[in-house]
Amino acid sequence: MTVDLSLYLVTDPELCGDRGVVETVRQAVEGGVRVVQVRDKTATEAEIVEQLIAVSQVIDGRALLVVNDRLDAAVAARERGARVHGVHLGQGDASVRRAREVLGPDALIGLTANSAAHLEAVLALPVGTVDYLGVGVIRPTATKPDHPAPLGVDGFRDFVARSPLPCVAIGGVGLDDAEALRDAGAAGIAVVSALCAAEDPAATARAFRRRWLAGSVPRVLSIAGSDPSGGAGIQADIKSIAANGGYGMAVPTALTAQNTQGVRGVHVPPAEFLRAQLDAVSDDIVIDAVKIGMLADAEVIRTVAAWLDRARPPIVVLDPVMVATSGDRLLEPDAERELRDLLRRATLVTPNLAELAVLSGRDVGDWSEAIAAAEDLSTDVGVAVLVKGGHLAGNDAPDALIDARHGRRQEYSGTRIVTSSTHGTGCSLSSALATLLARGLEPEQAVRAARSWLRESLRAGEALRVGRGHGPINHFSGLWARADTTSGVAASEVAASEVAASEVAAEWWERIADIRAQIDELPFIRALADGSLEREPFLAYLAQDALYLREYARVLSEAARRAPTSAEQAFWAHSAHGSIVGELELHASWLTPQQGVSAATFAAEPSAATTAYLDHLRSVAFGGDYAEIVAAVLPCFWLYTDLGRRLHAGEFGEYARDPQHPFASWLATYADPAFEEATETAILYASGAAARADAATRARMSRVFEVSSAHELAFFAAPMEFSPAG
Ligand SMILES: Nc1ncnc2c1ncn2[C@@H]1O[C@H](COP(=O)(O)OP(=O)(O)O)[C@@H](O)[C@H]1O
Ligand SMILES: Cc1ncc(COP(=O)(O)O)c(N)n1
Ligand SMILES: [Mg+2]
Repeated sequence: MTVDLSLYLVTDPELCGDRGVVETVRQAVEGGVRVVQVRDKTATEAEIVEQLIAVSQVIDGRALLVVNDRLDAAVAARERGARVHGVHLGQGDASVRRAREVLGPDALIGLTANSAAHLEAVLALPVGTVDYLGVGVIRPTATKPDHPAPLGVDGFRDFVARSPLPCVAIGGVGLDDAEALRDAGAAGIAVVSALCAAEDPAATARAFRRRWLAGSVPRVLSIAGSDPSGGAGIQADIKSIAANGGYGMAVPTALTAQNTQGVRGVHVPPAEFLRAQLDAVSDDIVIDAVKIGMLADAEVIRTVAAWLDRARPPIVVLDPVMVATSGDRLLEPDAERELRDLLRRATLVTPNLAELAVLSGRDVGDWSEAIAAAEDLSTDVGVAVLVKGGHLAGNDAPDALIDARHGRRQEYSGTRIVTSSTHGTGCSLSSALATLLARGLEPEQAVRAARSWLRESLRAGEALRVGRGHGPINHFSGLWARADTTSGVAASEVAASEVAASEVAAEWWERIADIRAQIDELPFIRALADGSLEREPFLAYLAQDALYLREYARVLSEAARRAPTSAEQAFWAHSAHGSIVGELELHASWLTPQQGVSAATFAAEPSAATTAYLDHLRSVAFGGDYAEIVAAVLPCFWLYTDLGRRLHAGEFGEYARDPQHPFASWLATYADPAFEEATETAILYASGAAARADAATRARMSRVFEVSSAHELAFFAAPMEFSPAG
């Protein structure tokens, strides 16, 4: 088995504080730590043994466990059933030869080394005695008071170049060192204080993984059925993984004879051969994430479960496929119980409504019942659940991410896309998620990014003209559209782009999390929602909005003028038109004497906030390129849609959705599906431009996006800070 040393946690009881070592390990492993070293220089042997047993339980096979120094404790803990994989020894500690003898050939044995003399000693050992070297310290650190002179990244690189064994960088390693150390040849980074003292070790571990993987391609394995028509199963998975920036691999569990109209037959190869395929991959390749789809029968499930326990992939997205879109069964009914047992080995489970009903044993008639059933399932099994609303009746296709362990629930709303090309949507979504999670995205971000990509692919499915039934989605529509015609951007250039558009969008949205939170708290928004907003500040706000929209339209026209493709040109020109219509609409229905608009409001000059915002947009339009302009205009789309949707969903109180609300008709415009659609397209074009851009342009885009968002905040804040005499 190849050992994944990429992210290595060394525990420190003091730094873990009240949370304790065991809980810290649990969270860090959830975030993607691959090796845990229990290190406690002062505990007694009996205490260490107890700690190893407890830590082994929370790791539950998802990471490797080694102990610092205490070979005897490792042996004693093993005797009591703990899964202790090995030891990490210092130069002065008990001999590594003895450790190998005692723990056996499969144990993981590490040795601290940082000098030429240490390297000599390693070279003198029989091959197979030591598996890796812990090399450091990299920077001065307080967690090892007697540490040698720091190597720095350069010293580390020199050491790696001469080392016959994989080297894990240790000692004072922070988030900002991850990429440099990887480039210097590290097999992994060992982290002590940055994880032990972290407020949220899972999120911090994901951040480390994100940095570690930056610029590299995650290796993602699909274990699923084959669909020869290419729309579902492993074929869809490989395309989805590639479209989302991963290297795809596939082990088929079953062959189906299927097309867009239905499944004609299923052939399940011997389980023994399934095992051989799985082992062939994991014996050679470090796997960053696994997606599991069709499992056919109970024996397949048992074989995959046993392999998961051996290979311990850090991320497992399980799509509990039972019935195809066409209605054909893809799992023997008697295997449903076994499938339920497999769930607890997953990071994320993605049932559709019917599958959720079977797995939770509850009726799932409508969306609220689906959410309740998903809460149940997540509590029961202890994993995150993404419940998918693709099969709901009506105009919406929502999904919800529920993690009962953390009390998290995130709903994603979206209008249903009218298309018959829905074959393989579930397969595609789950493998996109596995890939994005492997890139280190937070689960909420990964779902947002995967959905945005899926919706784009759904829209473009029918144009592929594949089959006469439920056709496939177009996994690469975004990529191909951006490689399009007049832009002169070659497809190969696009393919070489280091970031996925969906990831850029998720990152930008995260970047302004603070601004969004502040907007939500503004007295203006609160008063608008609960109906207590006075007419005068509201109308003063609309007067500013009208002034803004007129100029905003000009900036959108500039985006249209510079657009690289005709589709983009048409979109921005259409948006400019929409902006002018919006302005005229405000004058026709709100900014009228009948509405009680005062002379002062009517004749309003741009306020300081409006002027500042417009100056910013105009300066980007004047001096920036297409990419920057579209990043600058985006917050106005995105923040309004988001706010409108949440107001409409009752997140700010029920009154905001009441038709009796004094500003109901105005509130309705922002929850308008057409506006939501436009926002999705704007996000797509802006993030697409970012994905094609070089790193410097991308950084400028991200900056102007943030600045525009800050201006949005000031624009919303202005009416309550300064109400003009009326
Ligand atoms: N017509 C549609 N428009 C928009 N999103 C859809 C549509 N159909 C399915 N989806 C989305 O596709 C994903 C797969 O959902 P679903 O169809 O419920 O699962 P499955 O394919 O496993 O049966 C979900 O994110 C769902 O919201
Ligand atoms: C081999 C195979 N696996 C899975 C599905 C489910 O497809 P969907 O993603 O539409 O639920 C399928 N039709 N065929
Ligand atoms: Mg499905």
